[in-house]
Amino acid sequence: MANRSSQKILPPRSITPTTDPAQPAASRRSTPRHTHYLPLPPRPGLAIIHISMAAPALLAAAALLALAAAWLWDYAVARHLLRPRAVGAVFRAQGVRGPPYRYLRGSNGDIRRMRMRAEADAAALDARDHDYLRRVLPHFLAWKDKYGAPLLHWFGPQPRICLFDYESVRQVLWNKSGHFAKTDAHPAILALLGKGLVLVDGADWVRHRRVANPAFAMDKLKIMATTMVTCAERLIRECEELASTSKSGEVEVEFSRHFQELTAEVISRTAFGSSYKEGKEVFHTQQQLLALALATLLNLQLPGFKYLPTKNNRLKWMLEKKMKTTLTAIIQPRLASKGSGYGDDLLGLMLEACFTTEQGEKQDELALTMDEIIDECKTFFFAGHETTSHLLTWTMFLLSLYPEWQERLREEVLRECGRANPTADMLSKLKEMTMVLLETLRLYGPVLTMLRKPISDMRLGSLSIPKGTGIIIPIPFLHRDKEVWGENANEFDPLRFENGITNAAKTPQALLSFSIGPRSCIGQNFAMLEAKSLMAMILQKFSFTLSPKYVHAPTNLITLQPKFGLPIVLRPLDV
Ligand code: HEM
Repeated sequence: MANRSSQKILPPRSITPTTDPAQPAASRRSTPRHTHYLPLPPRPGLAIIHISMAAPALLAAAALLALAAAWLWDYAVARHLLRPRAVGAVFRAQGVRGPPYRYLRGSNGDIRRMRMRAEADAAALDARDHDYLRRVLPHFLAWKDKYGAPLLHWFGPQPRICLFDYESVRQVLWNKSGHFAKTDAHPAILALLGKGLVLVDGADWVRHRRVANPAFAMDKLKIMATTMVTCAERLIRECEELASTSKSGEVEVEFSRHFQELTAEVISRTAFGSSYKEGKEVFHTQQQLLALALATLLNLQLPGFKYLPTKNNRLKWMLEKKMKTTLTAIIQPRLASKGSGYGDDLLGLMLEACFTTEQGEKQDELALTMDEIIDECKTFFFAGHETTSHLLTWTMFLLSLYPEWQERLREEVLRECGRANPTADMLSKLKEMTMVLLETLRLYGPVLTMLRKPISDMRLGSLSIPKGTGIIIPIPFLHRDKEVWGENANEFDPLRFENGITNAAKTPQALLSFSIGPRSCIGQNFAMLEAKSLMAMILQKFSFTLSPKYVHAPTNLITLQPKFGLPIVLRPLDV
């Protein structure tokens, strides 16, 4: 270092003598001139000038080097090596085991491989086989068999403990102190949902939930039921027109795509009222973001990577920007129309709760920023249509498979609603329909897992969980627990809900499809109302069976979906 700095501050040749008196004259002539500089001390005055010019650069370089070393230590050694080892030891000491930690990737590579193999091996199940865990969550199934429960695995360097017992799950979901927070969302999920109600925590969550709650009150939902019925009418009409072109009167329709479009239409209209066309643009953008999330979710997450202009990142930024522009264009005119009210759709009701009290005053403590309102719209939009469309798809699948239940529901619908379009009051009387929907949610609930992380070291029963460990709740496993649901846990039996949700299993609140506790789904009544109105209208008009083309391959695409869609053969009832 000293040598290098003295080289740098050497004076220019014209100033410094170029001869070494110790060398013979002959060699002095042939020696390149620069070799003579080294032994000569610089002139003191000049050295001071050069040192003062070079020192900041040197210091900055040294600081950068130190920073890089510290980062490397923290990232490559502490975070990815020492901490996983230490946390692994804490769990091992408590008898909790799991797959080995793999440097940088954790268990992600194993999960990806096992899921790909499962998809390939078990291309299709028998349609009456509702035990699809080996296809959908094969890693948990294999590891639970091998290592027992609870189970430790790794999402990159983050330890994740998978809970399979209701007692622990209830403690996590019912915790009101906020000690079990949402995990930091993957950038792709954040782009999709925004930092809305699903992902916020603490005081922010309280504020967001207070603003959103009034929009989901039953009296408001009843008004929205009319919109749901109007959207459903369009689908029914399309099916009737198709059937009228067929000689036999039968027609095959791929329902999962139709339900996706229908639920997008319903949420566009119920959330954004007259701006529903722009709302549907949000749907298309979210579909692209969803595809991106699926492709990147298990990839290695290098720090800072999300800021690099890679192909995927640029696409993500472009889609995010597009969604923001669309939503801003919907929200801003509403804010401007304050004098005439914000409107009675989800957005209007949210803005109302956000900005005015019953006395019409502005309430600052509840106000959301423009970005927060945008994120809340993204959340409602995605959470509101993606899940409900799969609930409809799986209900249609199960009713096709169990014609006795299809007939029972049809009788109930005709009894309570006749042939007229159903109203919210009529729908609330459909008890057997509710039982079928709940059983569908138990066996084919669209949400497969929930995630939390303790914000400090916590105890769950006898298990001590270090701060920051991810806690994963694999819903379909719990819904197939024979000790809780009985020996027929893998079978379709809506009668288990005959005496309500609470009495459906040995453990109260065993149905986790909408979650339980303070963070349970705000849109569950909305989803049930939508599902009931559409199923009632289909049952009024058609009988239906599974098409021979149907392949039973439930798959995990963030939500549970039929991999090859749901082709259904429809027969108009009055043919
Ligand atoms: C069948 C349909 C639906 C299912 C199965 C479902 C499921 C769930 C589940 C399991 C959660 C808890 C997630 C967690 O804690 O990690 C949740 C939360 C949520 N859902 Fe739903 N949902 C459905 C429909 C809807 C609808 C229609 C909306 C809105 C229009 C909606 C909006 C939300 C929101 C905002 C949250 C976050 C609530 C909070 O944390 O306070 N969901 N949903």
